[in-house]
This record gives sequence, structure tokens and C-alpha cells, in this order.
Amino acid sequence: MARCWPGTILFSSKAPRKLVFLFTLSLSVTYLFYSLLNCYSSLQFPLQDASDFLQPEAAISPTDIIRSASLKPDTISRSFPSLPASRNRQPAPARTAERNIHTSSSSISVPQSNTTRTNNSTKQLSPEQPGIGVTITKESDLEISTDPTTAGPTISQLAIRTSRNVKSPHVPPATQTYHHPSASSLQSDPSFHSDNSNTDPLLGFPSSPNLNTGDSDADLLLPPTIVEKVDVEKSWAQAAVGHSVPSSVEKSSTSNRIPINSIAEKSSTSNRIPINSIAEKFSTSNRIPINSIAETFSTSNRIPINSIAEKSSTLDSDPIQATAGEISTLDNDPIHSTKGEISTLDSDPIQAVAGEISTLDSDTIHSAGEKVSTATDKRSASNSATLTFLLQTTSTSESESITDQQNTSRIPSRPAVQSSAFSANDQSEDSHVPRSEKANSKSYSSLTFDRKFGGGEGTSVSSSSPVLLGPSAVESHSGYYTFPREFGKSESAQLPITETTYGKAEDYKQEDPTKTWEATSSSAETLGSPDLEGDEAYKSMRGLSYWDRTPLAATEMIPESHTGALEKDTQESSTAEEELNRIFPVNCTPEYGEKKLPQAIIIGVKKGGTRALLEALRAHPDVRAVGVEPHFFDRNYEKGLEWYRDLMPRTIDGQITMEKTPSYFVTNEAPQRIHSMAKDTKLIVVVRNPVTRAISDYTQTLSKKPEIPTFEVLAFKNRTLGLIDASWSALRIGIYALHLESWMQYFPLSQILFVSGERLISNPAEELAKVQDFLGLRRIITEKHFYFNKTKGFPCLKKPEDTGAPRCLGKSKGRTHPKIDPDVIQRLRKFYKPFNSMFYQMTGEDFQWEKEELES
Ligand SMILES: Nc1ncnc2c1ncn2[C@@H]1O[C@H](COP(=O)(O)OS(=O)(=O)O)[C@@H](OP(=O)(O)O)[C@H]1O
Repeated sequence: MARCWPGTILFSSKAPRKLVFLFTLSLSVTYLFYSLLNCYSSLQFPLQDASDFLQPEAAISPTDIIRSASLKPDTISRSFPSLPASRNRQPAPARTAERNIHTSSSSISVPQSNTTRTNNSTKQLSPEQPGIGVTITKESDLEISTDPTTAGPTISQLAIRTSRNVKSPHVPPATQTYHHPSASSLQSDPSFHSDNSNTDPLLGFPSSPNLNTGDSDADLLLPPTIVEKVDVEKSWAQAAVGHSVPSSVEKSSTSNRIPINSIAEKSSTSNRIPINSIAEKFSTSNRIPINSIAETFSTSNRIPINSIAEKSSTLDSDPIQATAGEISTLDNDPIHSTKGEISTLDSDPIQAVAGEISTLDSDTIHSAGEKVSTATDKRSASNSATLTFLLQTTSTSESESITDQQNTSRIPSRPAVQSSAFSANDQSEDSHVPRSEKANSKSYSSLTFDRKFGGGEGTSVSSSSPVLLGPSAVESHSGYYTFPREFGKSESAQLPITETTYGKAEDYKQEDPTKTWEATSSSAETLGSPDLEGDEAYKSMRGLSYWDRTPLAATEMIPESHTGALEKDTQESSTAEEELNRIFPVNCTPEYGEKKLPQAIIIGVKKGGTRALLEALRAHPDVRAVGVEPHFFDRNYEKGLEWYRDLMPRTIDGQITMEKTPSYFVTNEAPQRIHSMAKDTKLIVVVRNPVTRAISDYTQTLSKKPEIPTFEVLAFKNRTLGLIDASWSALRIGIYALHLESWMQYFPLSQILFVSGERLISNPAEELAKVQDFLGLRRIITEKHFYFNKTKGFPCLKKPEDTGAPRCLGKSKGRTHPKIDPDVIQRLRKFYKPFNSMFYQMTGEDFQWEKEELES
């Protein structure tokens, strides 16, 4: 051994002392060098661990992010409210298993309970207790800071943990499988074990439970304090675009690690993940129009987080109402709610002056008021009840005349839409192209559905179109989404998806402040404009309901205590109190029956034709429906089921109770809540071409706020680049597939009926037949009940025996739409096309909007 040591030779050879000194010195230097090297190596471990944490960003579902937070450009709030424990839910064994996705550095198991962890303690949350909210003030990069002394996991980490390792308390009974070509590497990655059952149809990623809805126990993972640097815009962009096939997957799909240097460069501590660097990578590789999407989604969610937590507001919620503390709302105008003292049954809009809003006419109450006159001020409870009767049955005001509506014929010229068969059969090969081959594609993506219902039998449809518009399509994502047609059936549809994303964050302008006016709640609605053809009869029979229906009990009027929370829905104009009393004496109907929670709900979509459907149904003797929109599952949930029940009309045996609130469809919490109420609730969604729906939505807002920017301006984030502002609620609501996915988490498709808004106009009897079948009703509403009113441009109801005057919806339905630039229409059609296709695929029904567009 001694010989091996060079020093022995040196000493034995009696080398000069100088040489010995130099040798010793070089040894010391060498030793020092190796020591330093070792030290450096050891420093790498924490970073590697961090990288393990980071890499699985691949598993973050953008929809989770969308639904988990609310962003504003200046004040971005993020909340993780918890949900009430799911009751009555069907056990879903396939989905209740913990999503056992391994993380090399940390494996977090989330108890399947309704808890959140704060300060190392676990507490039970009450049903609507907000979870931990983090307020984020956004600049370019965001500093989320609630307590700078404590560094907890980053948002990114939390999302990762959530998506990776969660016992989802609400797992869809359905099996949803997403096969993403580019995910093959993930699947080969031992750290990624998706159960294939919690996927997002839009995004194609295993989706973490919905943070916002409390479906997940993500709260458990949220530390009491967070010090974080987050590029929120970028992460939101991913969320918004809906496909965060992340760069990290590409870059380290097998190693499950983000290159160390990227982390080491950007982060000095292992505990603080360099979100920015990750975000950059995402944005670079995915080229998502980050700003635009982030902002757009934030636009639709312009609700302070605390409001959301408290009020369960949604994208369709009125921010001001949410803060007012007392939501009123025969009218949706947010201004009216600011005072928190809005009541709603005031029937005398004529007397409403600036500053005093009365509200039976949503179109007349736009003057922002200091206070709102109230039903309680003006009438007794019994009168109020009478008025409610009015709300539920008819309108009597002259101002309801539809003479101002006679310009255009609204009936579409298109032929009756075929029912749900797909006709195309050209399966696109494109959908099977691995993502890697698509990555460099500069072309627009295509979206292809390979529909294989019933064990491969069936048809398929494919389409090829730009997903987003603009000159800079740079990348596509593709994948498959498989879902069952119905619970308990093996048949499924497989949905290959390719999508295109655009641009970089910097390319997009900041949030347009002009959009803050947006109040997206469902419109105030009108019942009972007498049509011109029936005008004489109307005058002679004024006050009578033209809709054949069962009488209402006086006691089923909405209690005054409730009126402050109701959406004005039925009347756009009203009648003087005395007249109401004359027309509908308080004791005109006996009290009988029982108030029941609704067995069927029209949950959407706003401007789809929901009022027309409900009113037609109310002509059925076995249907009793509340005339106003209760907004229970989105805005008034904290009032409790008894409050809700009390709103309902009385029913006798054999009658079903219904309500309609179109904003439910886009309310994250609604599916779970309705499921909790009764898992067998039947749901009806009236859908309409999303482009037309958006214009209709805009038209309604414009009618109240003429000063808003043009549709063309609002529709784009950057028109030159062709960047659609998908976060504008008018546009976002139309991404039906996105919203439907939430409902499919709780309800089988067999429990959801999709009604074509177009066919409801072109062939109402046919749609009503479907609806009656779905509700288990006798087919009593038939073509004999409808006639087409040329002046109104819509079908109107009449008594089948022709004994009563016909009845059309009022002036808030069928407004003349403003003329929109055809190029913008075209762009929007292209934007929606893949989402529509996905929706057709999910529902198994082709609504033929594209065909209609071609014909128009
Ligand atoms: N029979 C009949 N009469 C009048 N209007 C009809 C009818 N059937 C469907 N429609 C379409 O309904 C659209 C309004 O939809 P909603 O009732 O769902 O609107 S709301 O969300 O409740 O405000 C409304 O949209 P606009 O035309 O844009 O006003 C109508 O197109």
C-alpha cells in the first residue's frame, strides 16, 4: 500500500524539501477541490426532489384550474372552497380508489373527507364554508403572500399533488378514459399511474378533482400560508386553453424530472419551486395565448374570491350581487344589487324613477338606483301572493305588447334538424398522429371524433378546422377521450382530440377594462306578451293566463322573505297593484297540494330558449313550475333546501315540480348540489348554436347597457391575431362540452335531456314530445298548442281548443340582434367547431349547427 502512495517515493528518494512542500500543497488543493465538488453534488438532491414535484405538472387539468379559482387582471383571487359532504351519491367503486400516482419525493394521501388542513390541524368544514382563499395581486408575476415567514408548497405543487394523489370524493360513476398519444411516455413512466377514470374530455388529462367545487380534498394540501411566485397568467392560459400537455412531459417524460439546471438556475432553495421558469417552459412549448386566456377567464370570473366562497357565485354570477349580501333579483342588473336591499316584486315600473328601481320590467330598470322599491312596501302579503301568481301565469301590461317586435321574422328557414345521427364517416388519420409529429406543425389543427358506441357499431364524425384563429398556430395536441353513453353500459365513445394553441403571453394585451361591466346572470325574462293576432282576445280577456295550466294556490306565492333572492324572470312589465288585485284576486285559487323540491330542472343554457320550454311545459296539467328563476344552486344555496322548497308551487299526486335557472349549467357547484338534493333529478339543457347564443347574450346586455363595446371588440383578445377572448362569458358559456363534463361527474347522460333551441323554434311540438317523454309525462302538449306568430317571429302557445288567446313570450325574447361583422361570425364558428363536435360526441346527438351555418 505504501508503495502506491507517491509520497512514499518522494520521501524515500530524499527529494528536496521544496519538492515535498509543493507536493503537499498540490495534495491540499486537490483535496479541497474534491470537497467542494462533493458539496456541490449533495446540493443537487433537493433540487432533484423538487423536480420530481415539478414534472407532474403534466397531470394538472386546466379545467381544474379554471374551476378552482377566479382571476382578475388586477386583483386575482383564488379560492378552494370545500363542498358539502356528498350525500346520496351512488358509490362509484372504480373511482373511489385513491389515485395512487407516485411521486418520487412525496406521496400525499388525501383523506376522503370534507376537511381542510390549516396550521397542521384538520377541521371539518360546514357545507358552504369557504376553504382557504388566497388573494393574488397580479402584476406580471404574482406574489401570493399571506405570510412571508412560511414557505409552503407552491400553487404548482399543490396542483400537482391534487392531480396526482387524491381520493376523489365525487368520482363519476362513468368511466372516462383518455388516451393521449403523447401520454404514452407518461404511461411508461412508473410515476404516472392514471386510473384513466378522472379525465377531462376537453383537455385530455387526468383531471384533478374540481377545486372550486370542493370535489377534491385539495384543501388538505393547501398550507396555511403560501409564499409563492406564480405566473398566473400563464397557468391560467393553460387552464383556459384547456390543454396543458406540458413541456415537462415532453422534456422528461421518461425520467420524470425537469432538467436540473433549469431549476437550479432559477431557484435558490429547494422549497420554492421556480414557478416562473416552469411557466415559461409551458408557455414556450405550448405556445398558449397566455395573457388572453388568462385574462379572459378572469373576466368571466370577476368575482372577488370571498364572494365566491360565500355566495358560490359563478362565472354567471353578478359580482355586485355577490357582495351585496342579499341577492335580489327580479332583475339581473348588477347595479341594482349593490345596495343589498333589493326587492323584487314591485309591479309598477312606471313609478320607478331614477334611484328607485322597480323590477318587473327588466328592460326598464337599468337606471342604477339608490334603492329599490319593494313589494313589501307596497302590498300586503296576500297582494304579494297575487302578484306572484301573476308572475307565474301571465302579464297584463300594455307595455307587453309586442308591436315593437314585428320587424323580423325569426323563424329559421333551415329544415328540421335531423336527430342524433352522425353522417360523416371520415375518420381523420390526423387524430392518430403522435403529438411529437404534430408539434412542429404550423397548420391549424383538426379535431376528429371516432365514435364507437355499442362495441364499435355506429358512425363516426370528423371535422377538420382551426380551433383557435390566428396566424400563429404552432402546436397541436391530440388524444382520445372515451366515455360511456350511459351508466352501466359498456358502450363508449372514443374521442381523439387535436387542438391548436397560439402565441405567447407577451403577445397579448392586458385585460380590457371595458369588459368589467359584464354581468352574466341569466336575463330577466318576460312572460306573456300578448301577440298581435290575439290582441283583441287579449284585451277582452285581459288578466287571464293564455297558457293552459293548473291554477296556482294563493299560498304558493313566493314569500316576501324570498323575493329578495329571486331572479326576475317572468315579467318585463307589470301592472298596477289594483289591477293585479282585480285580475287575480287573492283567493282565486284554493290551497291544496304539497310543496316539493323539483324533480326536474332546466339547468341551461342561458339564451337557449329555456323560458319558451318552461312555459310550454307549464301548459301541461301535470307540470307545476315556479315562474321565477330561483338561482338556488348558484346564488342562494346557503338559504337551505327548505327555503328552496318553499318557493315551489304546490303539487298534487301525479304532478311534477320544476324550475329553470339557466346559469346552473355553468355553475361549478351546481352538479354536486343538485345531486345532493336528489340524485335522480332530471336535468334539461336547452342548447343553441353557441355563436347565436353569444350574440343573443350580448344583445340582452346591450339592451340594458347601450354603452358597452361592440360585440366584435369584446369577442377578441386580439383581433389582428385572431385571438378569441374565450373568457368573455358570452363566449365561454357556449363551450358546452366544458360545462357538460362537470355534470357528467354526477349524472348519467340518461338523466340529462338536451333540447335543441333551434328546433324549439322550428318544431316546438316535436321537442316538447321529447321532453314529455323524458319527464314521464303524457304527451299532452302537441302541435295543437302552438302556432307561429309572424309578427313575433316565434311560435306562440294557444289553447288547443282555440278558446283562449294565444300567448307569446315577451319583448325580452326575440330581440333583434345587432348586425355582427360576418368575418367575426366566421371566426367564432371556427372557434366553436371542435367544441361543438366534442359536445355532439358527448351527448350522442348532432345538433347540426355547422350545417345550419353552411345554409345561412
Ligand atoms: N317561442 C319562443 N318565443 C320567444 N323566444 C323563443 C321562443 N323559442 C325559443 N326562443 C328563444 O329563446 C331565447 C331566449 O332564451 P332563454 O329564454 O333561455 O333566455 S334566458 O336565459 O332565460 O334569458 C330567445 O333568444 P333571442 O331571440 O336572442 O332573444 C329566442 O330565440
